[in-house]
Amino acid sequence: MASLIGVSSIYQIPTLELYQRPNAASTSSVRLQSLDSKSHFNNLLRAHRHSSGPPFKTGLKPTPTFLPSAVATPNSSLLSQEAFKGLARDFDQNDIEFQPAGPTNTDELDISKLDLPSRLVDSLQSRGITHLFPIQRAVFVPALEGRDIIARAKTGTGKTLAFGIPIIKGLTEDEQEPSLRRSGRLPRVLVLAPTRELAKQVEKEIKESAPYLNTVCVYGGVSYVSQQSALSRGVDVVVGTPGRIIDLINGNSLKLNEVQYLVLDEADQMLAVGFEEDVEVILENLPSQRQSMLFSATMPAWVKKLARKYLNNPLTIDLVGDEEEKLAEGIKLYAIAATATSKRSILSDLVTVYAKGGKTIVFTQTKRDADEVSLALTNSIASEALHGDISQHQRERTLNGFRQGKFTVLVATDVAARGLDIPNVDLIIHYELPNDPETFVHRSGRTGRAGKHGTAILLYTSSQRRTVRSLERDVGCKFEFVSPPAMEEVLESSAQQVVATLTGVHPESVQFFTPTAQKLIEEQGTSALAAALAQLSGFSRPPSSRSLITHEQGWTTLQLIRDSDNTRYFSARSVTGFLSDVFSSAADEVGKIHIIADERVQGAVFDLPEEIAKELLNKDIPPGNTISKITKALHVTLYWQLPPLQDDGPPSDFYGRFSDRERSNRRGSTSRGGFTSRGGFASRGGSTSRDRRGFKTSRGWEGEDSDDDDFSDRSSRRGGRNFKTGGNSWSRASGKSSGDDWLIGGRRSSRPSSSDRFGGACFNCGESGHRASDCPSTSNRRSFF
Ligand SMILES: Nc1ncnc2c1ncn2[C@@H]1O[C@H](COP(=O)(O)OP(=O)(O)OP(=O)(O)O)[C@@H](O)[C@H]1O
Repeated sequence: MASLIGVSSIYQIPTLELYQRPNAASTSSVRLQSLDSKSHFNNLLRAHRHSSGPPFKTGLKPTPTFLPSAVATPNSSLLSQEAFKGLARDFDQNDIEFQPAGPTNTDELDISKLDLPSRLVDSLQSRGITHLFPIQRAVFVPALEGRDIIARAKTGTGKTLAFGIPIIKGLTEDEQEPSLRRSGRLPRVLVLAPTRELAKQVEKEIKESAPYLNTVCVYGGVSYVSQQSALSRGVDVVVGTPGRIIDLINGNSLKLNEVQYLVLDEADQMLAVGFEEDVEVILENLPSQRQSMLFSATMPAWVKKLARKYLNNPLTIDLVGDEEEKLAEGIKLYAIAATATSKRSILSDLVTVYAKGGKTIVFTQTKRDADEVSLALTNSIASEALHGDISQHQRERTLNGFRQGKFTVLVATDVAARGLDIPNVDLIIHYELPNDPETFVHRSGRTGRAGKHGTAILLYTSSQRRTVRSLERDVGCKFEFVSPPAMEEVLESSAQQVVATLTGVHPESVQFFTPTAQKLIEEQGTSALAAALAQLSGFSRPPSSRSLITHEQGWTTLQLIRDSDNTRYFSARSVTGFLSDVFSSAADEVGKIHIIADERVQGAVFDLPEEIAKELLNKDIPPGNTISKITKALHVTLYWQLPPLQDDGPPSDFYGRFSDRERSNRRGSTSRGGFTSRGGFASRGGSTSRDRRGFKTSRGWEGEDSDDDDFSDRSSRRGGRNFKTGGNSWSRASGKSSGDDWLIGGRRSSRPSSSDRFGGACFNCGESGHRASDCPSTSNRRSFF
């Protein structure tokens, strides 16, 4: 009988009291709190074995209610809890729940006390890994017992070593056997990963933990030769993406008949990127005597089917369970309203203020947007794009450069960044809304890894406000809704970052500059140093002002208040009438106008070009009116709240639109030729690898894949295709939206024509309706950052 294990408190699993279920025949308990270290591992094992009849349950919670009480919405991650629960029922599992009991006894998680091979302990310790993380602790004993396992845990919590440590322990002990050290030996471990980056990462983690084992990583997009020769030399662990593994099997370079351990990492992503048939073909051809472990964030029907068909009475370990919050602790979430145009201008400010010089990953929906955002950012912050149209070699260089801090902002599509373990990413920016809650969790999970802190910012347009609320419900998280950083905050953060860089200046260099510095200070005092800091920060000229309504540069937001004894109706026309009377140029140039929501106040906020605003503020105005400049949204006046912003972008919100069924249907149209039946390697023949590539013919701007089978930006392609649809539909809607702006102030000179396909604004010239790559005025390029 299998069991369901849940943990409600990640990073706090230290000392466990394991009780048999209250309804079990025996109520004896095994207390692990004060075990002496030597016998610790054996006791853990014994405790688990003794439980093999009725499973354990901890005693702290009366009865675990594993089913979420909340109602799941389609595509909700809550569905996955149901699925996990359902799966447990399918396997006739009973509940086990681990709860922290009493103070942390870190000894019990100490890897030096777990009877692990000393070589493994040494290499783990040299990497700073001294104690098991909760998922590793939960998987450890059942894995050593040879149980098949289905597991999920939050992002960045150490799932790789959860299967890695027990498998390496098994392999290391077997190593005494001479036949297992011979050259040309066949792999005993197969790890399947959905993307090549994840495969490489898993391989790295295993290699660094057990450098004495031969680990080979195989994935598409690179030559077969080096992978084939590594396999022919003899190998213990093969980590790879399904497509390339099948190709290598077909080419007789990879033989799986001695595989003892199978790991399916991110199984749900196999489905998302279209590998389900390949995975099944591989599983069909593995020896039936093996141990299988499946890690998956969600349990779509296909993963459940896999588990039923290919796993043997698996133990389900769920460290997410009915915990509402699906994100790792330590990730602070902000949501910022922006328009498609203003996103572009606030992006570098967000990086400056929230990453504070650390690493940032910006997520876009399409490859093309990743390129354009990265290009635009590069004017102010070193940045590179990562997506499926970039060659494998360049991707590796990009990732290494990012890891090493050669540049600090990576702009990536979803699949590109899935599962990436880059230490110390400080900030995640969801430049566009994710398509589903899982994507949000995975994107955000690139920060706050291994117990560290991080920040994730979601940019949304006013039409996406409800989606943001749905996201909160689905993920079980809470955003803090904030305004984009005010210019003062940007300057302050820039100054701090510049000050931090000063510590890197070599003392000998400092000596050369000291006499001049002394002279400057004598002549100008601290303003000399301030000038130097401003220059270093890139603010040798004062930053241009920015609208608090649209966040566009070059605009100033003003507030007009009319005395409350004036009984005339106050409207946008009142503002333009007032401006015509005082300063006609202002009336001609006025941008957005919003009436203050508070009925007790007669007034409005509105945008004017910076210079015109300055002039207006110097004019005499009729009595009974007050005009002032607003410098900070929401904090400026007690009664004014920034009204909802009019969206000037495409309704590119595909959140929750794609059920698994839809996903596979969509994929159906581009499914791989020759793979309709599980059947086998033989049916694919030698040319299948070419066939596999053959289906990817389109290289359209929507983000269609190139030869990128394993890395597979298929979801990005999906996003791209729909983005285009969104663009089309927005083109129609935008006539209205832009028309309104145009009517109010005439600021938007170019109303998008009905033939416009792209709804956002160009990164080059700032005009809406075309992309930077289609910009008619590339020679006239201007920087927005
Ligand atoms: N016990 C440990 N102590 C310290 N660091 C650890 C431990 N286990 C894993 N790590 C480190 O934590 C980081 C995250 O681990 P890993 O990539 O396996 O997480 P994950 O759960 O697979 O994440 P994701 O779901 O995002 O793929 C890695 O850098 C890994 O080396």
